[in-house]
Amino acid sequence: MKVGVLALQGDFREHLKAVADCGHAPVDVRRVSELESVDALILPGGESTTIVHLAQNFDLYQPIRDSISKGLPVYGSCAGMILLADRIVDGIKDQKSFGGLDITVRRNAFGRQVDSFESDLNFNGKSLHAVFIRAPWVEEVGPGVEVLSTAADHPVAVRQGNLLATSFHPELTEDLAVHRYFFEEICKGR
Ligand SMILES: NC(=O)CC[C@H](N)C(=O)O
Repeated sequence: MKVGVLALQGDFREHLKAVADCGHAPVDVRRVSELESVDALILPGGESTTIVHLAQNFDLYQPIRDSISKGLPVYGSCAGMILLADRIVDGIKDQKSFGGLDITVRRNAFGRQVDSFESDLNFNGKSLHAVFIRAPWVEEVGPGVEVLSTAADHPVAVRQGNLLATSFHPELTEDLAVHRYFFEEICKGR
């Protein structure tokens, strides 16, 4: 599979490596032609407001929204989760996202940068070491959303149709379970 990683800001290099480590072909996505060439897309961790801003400047904002609604499999980690959420609380005024996931996320829900932490959690029935950096959590989920992990009594990994999102950063650890879940459970057959 050709797997794109939105490469405007954030930790896209780590996701590109995880894609390659899973045996797929990684593609840096900065143009519409690159977006159109991929079978799946990853939105990295970083700063959600900056990523939306840059996506608008690179004329990728509407094309990404259209790809999501046409069923492109998309996985977002941390800022990427915020970018997939239909509703954001504690964001900047009128903060935009690409949307598609019927969830409300709270930005910086676990606290400030200094409150970043690591924790072992259950992801889809298996133990996983998770890194949270100024992470959001999910405050509300719509009826079509499946919760795959929780931390501090809030969903931190969710899935709906072609979309997967985690509050944490599996691209920063060696464990490829979340990437593999995305490729095997969501991308396969689409
Ligand atoms: N590690 C991250 O991706 C942090 C997300 C960042 N706090 C935001 O709101 O966009």
